[in-house]
Amino acid sequence: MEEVPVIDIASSLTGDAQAKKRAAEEIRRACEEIGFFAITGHGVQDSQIDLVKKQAHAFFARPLEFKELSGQPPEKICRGYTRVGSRAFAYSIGKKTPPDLNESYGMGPVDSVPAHLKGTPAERLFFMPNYWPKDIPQFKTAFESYYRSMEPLAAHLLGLFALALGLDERYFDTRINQHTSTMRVIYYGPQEEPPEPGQLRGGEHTDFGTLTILKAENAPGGLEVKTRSGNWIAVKAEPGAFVCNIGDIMMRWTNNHWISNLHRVTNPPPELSNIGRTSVVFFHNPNVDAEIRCENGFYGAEREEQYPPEKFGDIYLNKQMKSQHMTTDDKKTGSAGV
Ligand SMILES: O=C(O)CCC(=O)C(=O)O
Ligand SMILES: [Fe+2]
Repeated sequence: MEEVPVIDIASSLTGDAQAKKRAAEEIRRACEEIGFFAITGHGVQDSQIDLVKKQAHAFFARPLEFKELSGQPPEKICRGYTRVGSRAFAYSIGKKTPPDLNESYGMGPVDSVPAHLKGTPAERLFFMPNYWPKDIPQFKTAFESYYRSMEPLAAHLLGLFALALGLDERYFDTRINQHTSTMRVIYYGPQEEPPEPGQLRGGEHTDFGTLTILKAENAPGGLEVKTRSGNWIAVKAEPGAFVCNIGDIMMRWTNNHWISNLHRVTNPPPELSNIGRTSVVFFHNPNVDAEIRCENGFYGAEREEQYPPEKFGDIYLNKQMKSQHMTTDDKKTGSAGV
């Protein structure tokens, strides 16, 4: 597959069983071959998207001192403001690059911590209260309401994933009903100086979770995905679409039959370096104690298990420890797609 397929999910959202089956089949092909697909007919209003972007732009235009008042916590998880120069996505795949040219603002679950996780390390890592900039209540409202609009969309797509895998449509429900998803608005600003060698807006990486739902602008210096034949191709989405890609957890859940694919955000050409780009990214993650194991019946039987069954929270902790270890400069972090 040398392009990202566009899938209209409108009729699958009406509950029609045949339509769900058709959409699931298209998703299965995309996830097996390229790990990316775009969706239209998803029902999320443009006004919702515009609102979050407007708040984010106004925030990013503020002085750095103001932005850093809600700076990222020491755990380097997806909360608060991350300034330009403090992340390099490619670190997460063991590649040392100059820092990525973007700034962002992240948040985690809006729902409070499930009772059984209270007082455990998982509470801090997955359910740390969100950070909000001072005196801009509209910012919090816009972010939370966008996050809320992604929750049912992600659950619907996971239902289609289950069908695509030959499972009961509700298979994932109990594994995502206390999900730990995060969201980030990323601003790739104009580039006043040429990037350093090897420096990108966003270095190559795979996302970590189950599913990423991305609202990106088709601006110069955009998203690219690496196809199985080794080509980097531009991921273009028509204005109303979301780009979706699966993350490492879904790849693991399918015993590597679905691909969590490498992607990156390139620099604009020098003559267009004054044009910024904004992305709103929802990273869907399952429950802390969801066991990630490839069930017999979908792909499990025909290929030896590539991973031992393990809980999502433990996999995440392990990955976090490794990426911290790899980080030579404590201002940089490799955690991508979270
Ligand atoms: O901005 C984009 O288009 C992609 C961002 C991305 O890949 C990520 O945040 O994981
Ligand atoms: Fe990503």
